[in-house]
Amino acid sequence: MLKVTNLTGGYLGNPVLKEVNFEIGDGELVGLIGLNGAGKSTTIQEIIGLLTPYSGQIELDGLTLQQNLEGYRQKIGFIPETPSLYEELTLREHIEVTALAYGIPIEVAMARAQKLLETFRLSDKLDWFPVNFSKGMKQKVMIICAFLCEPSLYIVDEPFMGLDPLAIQDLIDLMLEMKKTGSSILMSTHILSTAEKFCDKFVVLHEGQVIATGTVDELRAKFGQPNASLDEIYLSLTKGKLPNLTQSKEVGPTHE
Ligand SMILES: Nc1ncnc2c1ncn2[C@@H]1O[C@H](COP(=O)(O)OP(=O)(O)OP(=O)(O)O)[C@@H](O)[C@H]1O
Repeated sequence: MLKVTNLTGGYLGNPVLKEVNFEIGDGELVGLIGLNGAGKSTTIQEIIGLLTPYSGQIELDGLTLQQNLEGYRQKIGFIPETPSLYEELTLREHIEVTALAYGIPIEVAMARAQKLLETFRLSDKLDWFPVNFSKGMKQKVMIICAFLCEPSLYIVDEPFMGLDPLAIQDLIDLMLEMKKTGSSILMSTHILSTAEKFCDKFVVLHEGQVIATGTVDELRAKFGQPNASLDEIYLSLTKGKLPNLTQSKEVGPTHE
């Protein structure tokens, strides 16, 4: 379980996030949504430890990064929006390096990777270097490396941007499979029509604050739009039509 408590944080001299609170239970898939600049990437960077909170706490399965840096990091599989691979390493070597970093025996990692390589149609490209991969293929390598670690928490930043429709469906299926094994998933996305179909709940960020959390039904109730799609609720948000946006420190109905 991921527990973010009173997180204030961001960049030097720019505390973007203000008193952010939310939780992701075991087996829960949560969509992190908000306008450009709302603070989604900043939140992710705080959780993965690239930024240090000004104040507040981030706890994963009872561990904090300060208490146990390696243990905490090994619990997270991060798939960034922009794939970043080692230019001098082949796909096979990426799998091996990931296994080393996560303390997984190489043969176990290769066995787990087989199914993922088939799913993402990269089985015959184990000896390829990143320079030969398309952007989507690079993203698939990041996905394979994250999933073969079977972490406690998956963080997926804008997963649908560079992937073809087949790969999007494969990624969704994988996330749903991992959910069943008790993993938590935090997914940042603007593709709400897709997210609405399979996220258990949403955390809505606005100007660095959580203005609501809950299921789509709970968001509809909070924003007084009983028949709206998530897209429509979000559009109202962009046009400033929703009530008490900036004053609201209250976190909406949660779904524990
Ligand atoms: N490296 C940085 N240094 C200082 N401020 C930054 C930095 N990166 C982002 N910001 C600021 O932090 C705020 C939140 O940005 P963030 O990237 O977290 O938003 P986001 O919700 O991920 O947006 P998007 O949907 O556009 O990706 C913005 O005001 C942005 O200008």
